[in-house]
Amino acid sequence: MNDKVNKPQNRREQIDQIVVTAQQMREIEGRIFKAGMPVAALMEKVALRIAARIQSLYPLSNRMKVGVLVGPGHNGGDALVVARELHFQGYEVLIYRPLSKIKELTSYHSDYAASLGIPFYDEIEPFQECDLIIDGLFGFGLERDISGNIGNEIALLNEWAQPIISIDLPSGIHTDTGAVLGTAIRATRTLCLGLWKLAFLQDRGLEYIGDAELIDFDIPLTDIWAILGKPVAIARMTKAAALNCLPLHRNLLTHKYKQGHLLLICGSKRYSGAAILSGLGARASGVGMLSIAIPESLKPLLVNHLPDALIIGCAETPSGAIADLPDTVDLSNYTAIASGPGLTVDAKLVVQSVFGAECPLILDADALNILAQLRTIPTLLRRREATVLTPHVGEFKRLFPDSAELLPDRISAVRKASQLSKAIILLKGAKTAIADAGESLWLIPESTPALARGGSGDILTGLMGGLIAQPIKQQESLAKIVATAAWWHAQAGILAAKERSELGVDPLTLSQYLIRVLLALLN
Ligand SMILES: NC(=O)C1=CN([C@@H]2O[C@H](COP(=O)(O)OP(=O)(O)OC[C@H]3O[C@@H](n4cnc5c(N)ncnc54)[C@H](O)[C@@H]3O)[C@@H](O)[C@H]2O)[C@H](O)CC1
Ligand SMILES: [K+]
Repeated sequence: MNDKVNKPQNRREQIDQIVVTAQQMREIEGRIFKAGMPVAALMEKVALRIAARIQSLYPLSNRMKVGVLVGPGHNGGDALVVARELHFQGYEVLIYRPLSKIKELTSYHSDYAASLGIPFYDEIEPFQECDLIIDGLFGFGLERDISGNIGNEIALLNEWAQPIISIDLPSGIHTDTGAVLGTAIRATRTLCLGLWKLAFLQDRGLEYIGDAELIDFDIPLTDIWAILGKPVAIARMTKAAALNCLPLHRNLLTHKYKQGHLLLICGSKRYSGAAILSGLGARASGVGMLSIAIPESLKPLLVNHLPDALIIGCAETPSGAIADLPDTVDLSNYTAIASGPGLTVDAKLVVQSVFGAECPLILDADALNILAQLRTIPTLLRRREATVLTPHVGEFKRLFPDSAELLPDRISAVRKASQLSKAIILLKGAKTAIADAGESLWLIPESTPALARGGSGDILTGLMGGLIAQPIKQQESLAKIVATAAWWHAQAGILAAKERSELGVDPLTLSQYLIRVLLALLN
C-alpha cells in the first residue's frame, strides 16, 4: 500500500477536500460493510467519537442535563449510544423518542438505554430545562418533509435558547441540496460524520448547520475513490489544496518578467475607486508586472495609489469610461488580462477588443454585464484560451438565464453554465462555487459576511488576475488556481473580521490582510 496515501496528515488532508451526496455515502459505507465491518460495530465506533467530542465541548459540570433526540434510523442509533455514554459519565440524560417504529439496531440501543433507567419521553416539553440538546432525529436517510408532531416539536426547540449539537446533519436538512424539508433543527454545531455532505457547501443549509466540523471514522481512501473516482467531481478548497497554488516560494534566480504580467482594464470617471482596489488586489498577488488600463483622466490618481504599476491612460467616452485601448498596447505582452471593475457598460468596445486575447481572460462586474448584452455562450465558445467569469447571482442570471433556473441549487446551476460555455465560472455566495467544464467543481467552505460589501469583489478580481498571470506549478488546473484566489480572499476576510469585527473589513483593509494570510501559512 502506498504509505504516502495513508500517511495520517495526507489522509486527513485528502478527506477534508472530499464532498459526498447521501447516495455516495451509502455506497461507500456499503463497501465497508461488505468488507466485513459489522454495522453495529461501525455505529459504536462513530458514536463513541461523537460522545467524546461532545464531552470535550461540554465538560460535565454540576449535574448537566442533556436532552437526546432519537429518530427512527441509525442517526437515532448514534444518538442512543451517545446518550448511554453520557449517562455513564454522570450527565443527567433524557431521551425524546417521538416514533415507535424504529430500525432494529436502533431498537436494541433504545431497549438498553431504557434498561439503564434513562427516562424516555414522546413530547418535547420536559427538555426545556436541558442545558444541551443532542439531535439524532434524522441524518442522511431523511427522505421527505418532516411533518406532524415532530415538525411542531422542532419548531418549539428552535425557539429555546439552549445549544443544540446535530449528529451528521441538522435534522430536516436535505443531505445534498441543504434545503429545509418541512422544518429543520437550527443547530449550534453540527458534527458531520466521516465525509462532508454536500449540504455543508450549499448556501441554504448555512443558518441551520451552525459551526461545522468533521468527525473522521477512518474510512479507507480506497473505498472513497472506488465510488467517487479521481479526480473527484466536487472538492472543498482547503489550506492544503491552496498551498500548491499560492506564490509562497520564489525561484532565487527569478526576476520581475518571470513572475507574470497582468493587464487590468478597469475604472471610469464614475467608479475610479474600483480601479485602485483591483490594482491593490493584483499587487497583493505577487505578480511580477502589473499594467492598469484606465481612462486618461484617472492616470494621476492611479499613479498616486499604485506607483509600482504601469498605468496606461486610455481615450474616454463622453461619460468618462474607457473608449478603447491605445494602439501601443499589444495583448500578447500579458500572461493574463482581467477586466471589469468600475468599467460601466459604456466600455463595450474595449471589453470586446480583448476577447481575442491569447491568454487567460478574467471578466467581472461590468465586463460581465457587457458580455450579457452580447450573445454570451457563442462569444465565449469562440475564445481559444481560458475565460474566467466571476459573477454574483444577479450577474449569473443575466449571463445564463437557462442555467439560472436550477438555482437555488447553485452547484448544478454553475456546473451547467460552465459546461455550456466552456468557461470557468466562479459563482459568488456564502459558499462560492467554481466550475470548470471538464474538471472538479471547487467549493469554498468558509467565508464571512464581512466580505459582502462593495469593493471586496474588485480586490478579488485583481488578486485572481495576478495569481493566474504567474507561472504557478504547471500541474495545477486553472480552476484550482481560481479557487485558490477565492479561498485566499475569504481567509483574508475571516482574519480581518476576527481582528477588526465584521464591520471593520473595508476593501483597503482586506487587501492588507491578504499578505497576512500568506505569513500565517508560512509560519
Ligand atoms: N449507514 C451507516 O453505516 C452509518 C450510519 N450512521 C448514521 O446513520 C445515519 C443514516 O442512517 P439511516 O437509518 O439511513 O437514516 P436516518 O437515521 O437519517 O433516518 C431516517 C429514517 O427515518 C425515515 N424517514 C426518512 N424521512 C422521514 C420523515 N420525513 N419522517 C419520518 N421518518 C422519516 C427513513 O425511513 C429512515 O429509516 C447517518 O446520518 C449517521 O448518523 C453512522 O453514524 C455511521 C455508520
Ligand atoms: K441529526
